Amino acid sequence: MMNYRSGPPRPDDGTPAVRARDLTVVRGPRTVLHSLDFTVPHGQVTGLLGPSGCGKSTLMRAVVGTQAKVTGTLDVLGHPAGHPTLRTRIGYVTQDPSVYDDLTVRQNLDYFAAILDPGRAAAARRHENVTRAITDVDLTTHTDVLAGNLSGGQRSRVSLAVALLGTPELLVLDEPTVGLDPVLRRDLWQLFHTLAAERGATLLISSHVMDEAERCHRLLLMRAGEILADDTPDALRTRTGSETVEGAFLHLVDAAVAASRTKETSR
Ligand SMILES: Nc1ncnc2c1ncn2[C@@H]1O[C@H](COP(=O)(O)OP(=O)(O)OP(=O)(O)O)[C@@H](O)[C@H]1O
Repeated sequence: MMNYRSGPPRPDDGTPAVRARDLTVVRGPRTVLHSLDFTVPHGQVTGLLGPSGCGKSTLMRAVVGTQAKVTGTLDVLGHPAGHPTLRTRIGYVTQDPSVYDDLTVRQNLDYFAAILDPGRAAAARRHENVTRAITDVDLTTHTDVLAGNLSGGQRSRVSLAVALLGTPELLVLDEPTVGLDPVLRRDLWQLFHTLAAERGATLLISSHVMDEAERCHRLLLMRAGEILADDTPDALRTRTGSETVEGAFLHLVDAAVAASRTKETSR
């Protein structure tokens, strides 16, 4: 079992980085998030776990402010989600890497760095930030390789490096380890914990791989547009009498199914 220390003391007053109350999202004809209440604490790694289609990406899009038809209250770093001042404070990596195939790794990062921090006076700082981001994601040996010639996992790491450029306070990462080999997955999880512990970043990371849950400080377990649990891995295992988070998740799913059956039969 891994035990991670959470980040350094934060200047905040205990207000969570993200606070959702009655968060509801409608996509097309369907309500895909059903009146969710949850928080994401500062300076920690929070995992958003659940099966494919349960609403993880939709929830993340709501947090970063790119999702339409969101109702309820959703506060992010002290502002309503989508507030313009949040743009430079949040790093968001989608499931599809957003990189230019005809540019090298460094050129991709130089391009995004110039948008974030423009002007000739910032050139040295940009260079430093780009080099740091490339090192963070372990792509120093591929700096001059065209993104189009990288593997899927390497391209996702370029996307992650772009998100790290502005040293964001909140990183929202949608399945960042999908398709990566075990060594890279381990290294990336170490990076996530370093970002939380040493830079005080808050990370919200989705995954449908339950063993990744064990690597998080806190977990939001989702199923069918609902939050089944918002707790630490230890508390979840203890509460459900399970040895693994996967066992705890299955226990909670069974309990939720049984509760909805009881509700239906008593109607
Ligand atoms: N444009 C749309 N219209 C209607 N329903 C949609 C639309 N887009 C997504 N959905 C539905 O919303 C639900 C949540 O989708 P979402 O992409 O958030 O799930 P997810 O948990 O991130 O899945 P995955 O792990 O496969 O990426 C899914 O059941 C999906 O079918």
